[in-house]
Amino acid sequence: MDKKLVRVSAALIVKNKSFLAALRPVNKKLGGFWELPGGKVEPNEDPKDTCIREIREELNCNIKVNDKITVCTFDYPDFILQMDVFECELIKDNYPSLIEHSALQWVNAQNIFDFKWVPADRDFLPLIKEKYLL
Ligand SMILES: Nc1nc2c([nH]c(=O)n2[C@@H]2O[C@H](COP(=O)(O)OP(=O)(O)OP(=O)(O)O)[C@@H](O)[C@H]2O)c(=O)[nH]1
Repeated sequence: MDKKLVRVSAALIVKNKSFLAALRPVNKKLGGFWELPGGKVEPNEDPKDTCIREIREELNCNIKVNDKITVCTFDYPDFILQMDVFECELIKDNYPSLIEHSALQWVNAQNIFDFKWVPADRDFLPLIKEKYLL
């Protein structure tokens, strides 16, 4: 049987040559791995709106969504991920809160490869480092 295609939108929230990473809780799939905040695109939803909605739900803050950085496709054992990654910025006076994740961390060029990233994200981190952190 064909694997299910799961469409996800992820937010690269950039500030001062760093971006925000979130730690998946241990009780979830890929628990203990770091990811970009975001989540599944709902039927008929614009992927940019998914980012805005998910960041409100997960971090209780408002973002502006800018350009799409990349589309990441990854073959997980139980599904195929297709994830749009958008460059985003925090709207003035918005600060991320820890709601659904176990930790949040600003990532920079020095520490980016110290994190245990979810497998799909490892493919595009060098691009992000080059374009946003240097
Ligand atoms: N948000 C996010 N999800 C990612 C990234 N990389 C990656 O492989 N994923 C995968 O894409 C899916 C995102 O959907 P989700 O955030 O609604 O998933 P979840 O497991 O937290 O929620 P669920 O319990 O409702 O399935 C997860 O399977 C997650 O592992 C990433 O950088 N950000």
